[in-house]
Amino acid sequence: MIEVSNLSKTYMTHERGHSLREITANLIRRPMKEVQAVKEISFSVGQGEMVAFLGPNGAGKSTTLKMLTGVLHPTSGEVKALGLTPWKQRSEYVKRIGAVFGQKSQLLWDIPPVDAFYMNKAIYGVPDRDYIRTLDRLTTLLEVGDVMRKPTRQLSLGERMKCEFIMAMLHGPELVFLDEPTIGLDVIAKENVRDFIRDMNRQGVTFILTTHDLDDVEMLAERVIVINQGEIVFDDGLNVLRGRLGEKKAVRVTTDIPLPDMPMPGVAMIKRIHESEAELEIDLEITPLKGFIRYFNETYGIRDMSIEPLPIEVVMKELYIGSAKLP
Ligand SMILES: Nc1ncnc2c1ncn2[C@@H]1O[C@H](COP(=O)(O)OP(=O)(O)OP(=O)(O)O)[C@@H](O)[C@H]1O
Repeated sequence: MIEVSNLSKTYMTHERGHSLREITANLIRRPMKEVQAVKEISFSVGQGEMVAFLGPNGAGKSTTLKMLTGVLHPTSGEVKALGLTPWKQRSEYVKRIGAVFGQKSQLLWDIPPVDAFYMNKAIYGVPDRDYIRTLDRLTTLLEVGDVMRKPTRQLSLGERMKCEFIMAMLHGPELVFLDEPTIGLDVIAKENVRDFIRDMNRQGVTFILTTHDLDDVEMLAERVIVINQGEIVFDDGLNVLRGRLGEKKAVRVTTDIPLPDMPMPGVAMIKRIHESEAELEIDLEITPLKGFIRYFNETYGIRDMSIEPLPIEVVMKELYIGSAKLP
């Protein structure tokens, strides 16, 4: 379905000076600087797979997705997706793929989504029966029957995201790229969108997903590709990744007395919010939850507490600092 070989992208940008002398010199001659955003990455994705493509800010995710969707030419390397080279056979390719990019709207600002849907129907030549059936199903599932008749500019982020999703799916794509697909959605809509993605996936649609929402990853993806500084540092099952990191939880706690920076063994401070409120990371192999709660209550007095899976950023951070003991 997707075959990526030695794919690289180097951007050329103008170097910016910091000191007054550099800035003045740059007015006359601005030196160019190379940014190696993606460095010789290779991977393949089979038909019907659901892959999470993760990494920190600036890792090269968007650059890779742009090359996979065909909007950006690589500096070197190859991509074959659906038997096509995305940036060379773009018009043929876009008919068969779908994309939801949280930051970039496919809807038109002053026009109700339903009109944009109809426009897409015409562009992609979707038969009336298929169009009505899919639209019906999606609007019911995502509860946007009324919403899609208002101008896009009047919609909330969540309402707009639901419509973006419908827009991307109406022409029955075989391969779908999702960038933060559940951002801004309420709990029920998130579940509905995830159900729909799973359902489409069961029907054979392949998904590549980037997200910072660990629940998206856990509930949708079986395989995770992690990119860091333009290189793939992990490509395996999510359970393998979690297994390598050990059992950890994120805890937000408010206590009666101030918390020290190192409150107890096996517990690390992720973020201090106030002197007696913090986000912590517990290594359950060192400190079981029961022991943590007992010690914290006796020592600091627990006023409020929430326990969550480790945020994806923390999992990723651990991966980069080497504690994940990667091969
Ligand atoms: N048009 C551009 N010109 C120059 N450099 C760029 C350009 N686009 C991206 N970069 C640089 O390439 C690197 C990879 O950026 P990219 O947007 O692919 O990262 P990302 O993983 O998507 O990050 P984020 O999670 O912040 O969106 C970064 O160092 C970025 O500054």
